[in-house]
Amino acid sequence: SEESELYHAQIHLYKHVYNFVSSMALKSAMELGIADAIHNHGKPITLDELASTLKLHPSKVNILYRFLRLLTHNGFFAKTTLKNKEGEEEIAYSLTPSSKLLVSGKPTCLSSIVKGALHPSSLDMWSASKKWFNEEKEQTLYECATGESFWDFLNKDTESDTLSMFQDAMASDSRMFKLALKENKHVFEGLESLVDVAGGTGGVTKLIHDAFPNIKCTVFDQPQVVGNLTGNENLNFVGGDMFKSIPPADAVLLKWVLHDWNDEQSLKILKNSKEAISHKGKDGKVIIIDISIDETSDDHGLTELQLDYDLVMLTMFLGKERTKKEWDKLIRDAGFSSYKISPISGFKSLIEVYP
Ligand SMILES: Oc1ccc2c(c1)OC[C@]1(O)c3cc4c(cc3O[C@H]21)OCO4
Repeated sequence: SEESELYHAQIHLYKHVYNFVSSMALKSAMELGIADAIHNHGKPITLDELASTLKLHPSKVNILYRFLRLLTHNGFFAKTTLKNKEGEEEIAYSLTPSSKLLVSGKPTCLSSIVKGALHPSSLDMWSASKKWFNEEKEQTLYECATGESFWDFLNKDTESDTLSMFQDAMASDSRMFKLALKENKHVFEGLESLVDVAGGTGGVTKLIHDAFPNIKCTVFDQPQVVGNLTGNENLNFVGGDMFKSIPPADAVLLKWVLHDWNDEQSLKILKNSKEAISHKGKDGKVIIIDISIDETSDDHGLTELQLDYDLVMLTMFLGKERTKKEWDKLIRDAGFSSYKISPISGFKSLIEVYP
């Protein structure tokens, strides 16, 4: 009926208005260390036990319950019932696969990307969106809101040290790459050298180096990022500008890099990458790990995440997430002859590009 369509539309609209509440509740759970408290408890934990482990004031117990109710509804915690000493039933909470990603100290811990991505620097800029849409200047929403690029903001050596927060976030995502590496050994077999472009503090490179100790790995990033990092005989850090030139290697790795940059900048990076592997003739390759939007996918949630990332890249970097067609055009425009796209660990793809 017309009324039910109206009410469903209202629920759909309000749900999206208040999506931020779910994000903020998740951020609070990460900040409070709820996942660690449950993990360290070793078994389902009651509300009172959790509140005292978190050292919350007694007046906050019911607030904690309300947060847990929403987070449980959203699949971050699971509710079970325990019999207490008096034989009464008590509700207890346990972890789910999603909240296990918030347990600190594990290689799968993604808390730092939750912290980084929900940092005010990513949120406050949205208050300038109307101004951004109505100005002629081509700049990111972030620049429109703050007057400086997000990269300049990250590289400012302030006490809040957002650069290390950003790098911790990238490193946490890279640790998940360890699983993907197992499934994609063939991509790295036979390589004698590899340069990890915009490799930051070397999270990924170290994983590749551990799995393939004979590959001479280079972490290439801005001087202020790699400046004081030291490697070993087969893992070294080189500072430079990927828009100028990339150190030569059999393979160039671009993990979560090209989506930060527009087509013109990405083309430049790919052309410099092609130059870096040119000594290897047909045996060289560029390995891109990034989102490839599959518009035919019926996984609504996955596509929504990919489109969310597209707007995050647009508003913060004037970057973009690319569809298969867009990857095809970019790779061909950069002068490569062929490529192969395969899905890798969750929402990204691995694109092997050949000269
Ligand atoms: O190439 C990438 C890959 C992921 C991310 C990037 C850029 O920036 C946006 C983001 O949401 C983000 C923003 C951040 C952050 C981490 C972080 O992770 C997310 O730490 C501070 O601000």
